Amino acid sequence: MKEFDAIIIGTGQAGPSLAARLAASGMQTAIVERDKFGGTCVNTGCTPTKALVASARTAFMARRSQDFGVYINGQVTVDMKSVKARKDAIVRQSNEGVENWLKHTENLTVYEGHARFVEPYTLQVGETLLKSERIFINVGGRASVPSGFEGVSYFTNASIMDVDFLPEHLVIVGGSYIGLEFGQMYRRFGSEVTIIERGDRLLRREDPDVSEEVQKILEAEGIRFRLKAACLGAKEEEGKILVNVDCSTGDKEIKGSHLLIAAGRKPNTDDLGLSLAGVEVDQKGFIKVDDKLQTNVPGVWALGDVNGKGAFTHTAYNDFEIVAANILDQDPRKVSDRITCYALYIDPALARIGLTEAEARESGKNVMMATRPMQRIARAREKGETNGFMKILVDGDTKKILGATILGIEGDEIIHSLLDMMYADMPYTTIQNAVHIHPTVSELIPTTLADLEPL
Ligand SMILES: Cc1cc2nc3c(=O)[nH]c(=O)nc-3n(C[C@H](O)[C@H](O)[C@H](O)COP(=O)(O)OP(=O)(O)OC[C@H]3O[C@@H](n4cnc5c(N)ncnc54)[C@H](O)[C@@H]3O)c2cc1C
Ligand SMILES: NC(=O)c1ccc[n+]([C@@H]2O[C@H](COP(=O)([O-])OP(=O)(O)OC[C@H]3O[C@@H](n4cnc5c(N)ncnc54)[C@H](O)[C@@H]3O)[C@@H](O)[C@H]2O)c1
Repeated sequence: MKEFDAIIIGTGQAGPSLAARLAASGMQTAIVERDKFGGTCVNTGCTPTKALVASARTAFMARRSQDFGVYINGQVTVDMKSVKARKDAIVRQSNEGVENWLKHTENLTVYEGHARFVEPYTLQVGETLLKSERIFINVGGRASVPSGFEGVSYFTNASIMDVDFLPEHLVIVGGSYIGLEFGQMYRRFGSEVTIIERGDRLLRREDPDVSEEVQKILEAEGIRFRLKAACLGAKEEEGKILVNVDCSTGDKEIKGSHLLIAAGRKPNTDDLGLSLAGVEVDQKGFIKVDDKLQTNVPGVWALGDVNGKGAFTHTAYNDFEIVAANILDQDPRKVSDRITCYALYIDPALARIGLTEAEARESGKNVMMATRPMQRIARAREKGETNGFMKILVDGDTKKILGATILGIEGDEIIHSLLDMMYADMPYTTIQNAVHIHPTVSELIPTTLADLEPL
């Protein structure tokens, strides 16, 4: 039995930074990882997908070069082995960076293996028992695969990372974040792509106008969608995948060369022995936490995707900041201070902060809204990137910004000017009166705000 002042399970987006802070404060700390250092974001999530998205965009822009008066002699081809090698090199930097950092931090012991509670405050990793009065769970999640796919080969976001060839026809189950990013990427690499979504529109958490515009952009690139089509399962026949869908219109069978399942994620809590520790989970397996990320068991916290309070790298990292602030800095930071923000990395990016239009309508507030198509933004026209629109929602009484969507070129960067206004708790008139640089997309935010009208 080894005793520590603190133990962290998982080296995702919260664990390593927390381990380093606790160790620096003089606590004897242990961190346990069963797989790759850096977790989902570094190895099978954000980092590799955004590296692949960059390759896909380069191919797309090369094919569009004539729009800009640039002629490439010969065909534009994509070498998937080189694409993968570039992605792997970027991932390796981060993965090795996390491993080296943790293994060379004073007061920190790294265990490689699967951690499981055997009783409250005691974990087993291989043959070793680890005990502590402070345990931080940062175990993340994994792809959830519906039943019906047994006996058929398919990719998830993790296994598709090994692909170094071009699938002839990639069929994707799930028309949301993961499905759309991979769908556009593979289409741009040169695959045929069909996306099957059981809902009646893509991205069900977004406003309908956003779903519609995203679908339009992706269809223009040749992606086929099957909406209102629940995928029931698949089988393999003569080297092809036959996907069986429940739908009222269209074929009930879709034939492809490869299958990607992007049908949601589930928390890694089923193999953690949580019941032996008395830690409560909700119906979906997410660990229940309070506003400071404490579980129902004193001295046990849950951070990152596993607590169901966020599903992004920045929310997991913010969880680290909240726990560290409360434990080490006597600073009462809390989850409810966080403003929703994220981006979907199709091209152009879909960036979102605060309330959607639908949520704003339901809020009962005196909501005002302004929209502007990217076509009416000079910088977007100059760049030849006029897909999408922006939409800003404000509270007509307090003049505070309630939410915004930017589906457009560099939207993921530009939206931070509005997000920071929200954090500063300033009225929209502050940004409306600000002078922005010309020519940028951001300079049209004050102009757009001048068009605010009641919902
Ligand atoms: C394809 C894809 C693309 C994404 N793109 C983005 C993006 O662009 N931007 C964004 O913000 N977010 C993105 N995300 C989400 C982001 O990756 C996650 O929100 C983030 O990684 C969550 O971090 P975490 O710390 O909660 O857990 P994870 O990063 O999942 O880390 C958990 C770690 O715990 C380890 N572990 C689990 N159980 C045990 C155990 N019992 N013992 C020991 N170790 C254990 C795992 O091996 C893993 O290393 C993406 C996700 C996917 C799947
Ligand atoms: N850019 C980013 O930040 C980013 C990128 C990718 C993933 N992520 C994270 O990963 C999480 C999971 O993403 P996701 O896209 O896998 O999940 P999701 O839960 O957002 O969407 C799953 C989709 O699959 C559909 N679906 C499920 N079963 C189906 C079936 N049998 N047939 C047809 N459709 C089916 C659902 O209707 C839904 O639209 C996100 O919540 C996000 O936090 C983030």
